[in-house]
Amino acid sequence: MVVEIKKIGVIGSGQMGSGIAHVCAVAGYDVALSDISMDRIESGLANINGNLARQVQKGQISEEARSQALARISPAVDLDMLSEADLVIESAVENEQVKRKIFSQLCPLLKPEAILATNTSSISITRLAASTDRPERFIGIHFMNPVPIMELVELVRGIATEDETFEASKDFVAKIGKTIAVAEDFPAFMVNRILLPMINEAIYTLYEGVGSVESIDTAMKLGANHPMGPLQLADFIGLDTCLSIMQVLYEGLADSKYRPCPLLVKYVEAGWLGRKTQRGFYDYRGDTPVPTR
Ligand SMILES: CC(=O)CC(=O)SCCNC(=O)CCNC(=O)[C@H](O)C(C)(C)COP(=O)(O)OP(=O)(O)OC[C@H]1O[C@@H](n2cnc3c(N)ncnc32)[C@H](O)[C@@H]1OP(=O)(O)O
Ligand SMILES: NC(=O)C1=CN([C@@H]2O[C@H](COP(=O)(O)OP(=O)(O)OC[C@H]3O[C@@H](n4cnc5c(N)ncnc54)[C@H](OP(=O)(O)O)[C@@H]3O)[C@@H](O)[C@H]2O)C=CC1
Repeated sequence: MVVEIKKIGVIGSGQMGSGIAHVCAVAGYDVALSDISMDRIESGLANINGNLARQVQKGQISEEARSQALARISPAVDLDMLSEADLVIESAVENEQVKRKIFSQLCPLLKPEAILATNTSSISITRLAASTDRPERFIGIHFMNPVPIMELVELVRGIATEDETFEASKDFVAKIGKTIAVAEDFPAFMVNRILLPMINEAIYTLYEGVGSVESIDTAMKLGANHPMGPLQLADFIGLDTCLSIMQVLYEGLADSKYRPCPLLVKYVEAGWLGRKTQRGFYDYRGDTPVPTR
């Protein structure tokens, strides 16, 4: 049965979930935005409002489009408020047990034909799908950070994902103005399979004293024309997410080259997760970011 996607549910109103809700609402979809508490949802809505205002300021959208987009996003404090969704995109923390628990609570509430997608950075789509009542209608729709700016979406089929699900997801991604790259369902897919080992290597470069936080980021910004240095980017992504991705690569591909740098582990153990906790490789609590090492 081909699903016509009109209503979207987004689970997780963090940096990615709020970005996904943002682009869906601007594209004209009604969005139910869910998280574990209302204040989490409200901070996600505030993030969306700020980014929409930025787009108005840059002349990318009109003030009317901004207010219409905001009006299309409704807070969903209970998962049953997602029951009318045609597509639900899970974007909670990069932890397989958390994702599985969400799916077990959510699936009984969904329409039989609804598509369930995950924005996971790295975890097996096939394995996550097998934990749901709808492996045929389960797919990886992997956005890039920040969602309103980055054009790419990786589409990842699990072994059981049906063609109708893939086609409906492709149409949806086109409707929100993004470009797809299709990845096979192997650890961390394509972007993160390539990018995260580079970020991990930058952390090893710091850990081994080859460079400082600032010299490493300057080297890659000016030497390789990266828009952000790798350590700045790690803080932007979230050091917990970076560590989770490296652990998935290390366990999934069984190659020591993917072992997470001990310094990354230390930062996550300290709760220094980057921008989202105001401190990672840089301290963001002042006017300008200051290296923490
Ligand atoms: C981990 C995964 O699973 C997958 C991933 O996402 S991997 C990571 C992929 N993302 C990247 O590699 C990001 C690399 N960085 C960049 O592209 C750029 O630094 C950037 C687009 C984030 C910021 O652009 P910039 O020109 O360097 O800085 P800046 O001038 O502050 O921002 C430019 C515009 O981007 C937008 N922007 C910046 N940060 C943003 C954010 N956090 N959210 C939304 N929009 C943002 C704004 O529209 C901003 O416009 P303003 O000038 O009006 O502020
Ligand atoms: N960060 C990035 O650059 C990218 C991340 N991703 C993927 O997107 C997903 C989200 O990442 P990101 O937005 O960075 O993470 P964040 O930590 O910013 O947001 C995760 C959100 O999920 C919430 N959450 C935790 N448990 C639950 C639950 N049981 N039900 C609903 N919400 C829950 C968190 O609440 P609380 O904080 O209270 O735990 C938080 O609000 C991950 O799978 C990540 O791998 C994909 C592309 C890029």
